[in-house]
Amino acid sequence: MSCSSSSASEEEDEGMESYRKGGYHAVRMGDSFNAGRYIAQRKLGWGQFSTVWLAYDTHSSVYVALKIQKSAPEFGQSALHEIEVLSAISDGDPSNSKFVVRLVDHFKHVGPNGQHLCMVLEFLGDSLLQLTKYNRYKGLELKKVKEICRCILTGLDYLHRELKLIHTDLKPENILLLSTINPSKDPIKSGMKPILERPEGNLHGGSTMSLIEKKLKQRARRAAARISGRQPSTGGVGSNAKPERCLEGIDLRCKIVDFGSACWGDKPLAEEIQTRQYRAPEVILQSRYSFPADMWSFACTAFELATGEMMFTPNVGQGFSEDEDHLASMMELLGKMPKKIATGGAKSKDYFDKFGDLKRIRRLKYGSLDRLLVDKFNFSDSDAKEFAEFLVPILDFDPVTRPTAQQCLQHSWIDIKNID
Ligand SMILES: Nc1ncnc2c1ncn2[C@@H]1O[C@H](COP(=O)(O)OP(=O)(O)OP(=O)(O)O)[C@@H](O)[C@H]1O
Repeated sequence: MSCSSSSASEEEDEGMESYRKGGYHAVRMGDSFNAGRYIAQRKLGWGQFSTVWLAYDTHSSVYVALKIQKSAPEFGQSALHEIEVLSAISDGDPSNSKFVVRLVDHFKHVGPNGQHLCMVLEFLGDSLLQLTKYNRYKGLELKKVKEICRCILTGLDYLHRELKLIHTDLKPENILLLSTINPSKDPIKSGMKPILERPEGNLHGGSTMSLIEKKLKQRARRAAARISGRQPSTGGVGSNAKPERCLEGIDLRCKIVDFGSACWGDKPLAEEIQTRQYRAPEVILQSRYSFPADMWSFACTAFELATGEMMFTPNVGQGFSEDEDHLASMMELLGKMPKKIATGGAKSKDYFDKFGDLKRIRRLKYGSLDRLLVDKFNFSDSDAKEFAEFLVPILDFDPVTRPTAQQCLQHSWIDIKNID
């Protein structure tokens, strides 16, 4: 929901200090939930609100993702909202064909830290952020980007047009592949036998590594990585010397996840939405936002998939804020913001003068998206032109004229007929 969820394969962990009353529920491999129906297998990831576990559903004999929310009332409230949204999503898509995660079940679990709302979701694979890392931040082939974009747009079209739902936090981390990149991480492909009861032995022994032990091990690994001068499992832009990785054979179908901050189109939940780098101009300026805000985040995500780098990475500078740097970068790439838009938000006066010029960043270096793709990312002229023709309209400063997901799906760049 926020900008800080993580998969279990990444280095940081969720922190011991949140395993307390009102916080996370401590889970051990083999623990059972919902009257014995679900058996925890291993941790998949965590966020500010929850930990997520691979679990075996003994009723249907399939693996599922079990999301266990922290127990304090505010987290309970937020889980209830997420369950309401996820139920609407599943009810409206009986054939499970809309590229949005599916809620299988939900229930309450009482543990030493309180009562936790739990969501059972279909088990999905790695996120698009992990895919980009796996590809060493090189940017995916455009054919693959198109395939992924079609899934995301189908999901967004369903959410926006049929359910009237705004996701509000679309980004590569919140889009999961249907399968894992590494087949040995997939419980079915790897032939993993489900654990049906808690293994013998105490908390600190055997295969059930305690959280403390795990934390110490991770610290040691990180220290060793610092000494050898590189972080494990992150490619980074500076890792170009590494050999290409083959993405052939990886199933690129994906689904939109994390509906903790989603809201109905007519009932915005919060003034400030979206993770910074994917935030739309109308959100920064506090004009009214709606479905087009997700489209902005979609365009930023598509760019990142194709280039391996985020489109906007604003920073605070001398004499200007992160918001102002963000608005300046948008204009340098996309042209001057129309005065009506620049001056039309509740926060416009903080950043723009009455002529629609930024007050504190005066000299902008205008460029264009297709030039950037050619000059910085070595796109061919024709690839850059076609990709920019697809993306630039979605990055319209005016949300009203931004194309919808349905319109994007009809664009020739994404049309399946034009893909070799
Ligand atoms: N259906 C799923 N299948 C597999 N892994 C999942 C699934 N849902 C979530 N995860 C993993 O769990 C992590 C945390 O999930 P999620 O972002 O929904 O939790 P959260 O507590 O709402 O996080 P946030 O801090 O972003 O609000 C994800 O980054 C992902 O790695």
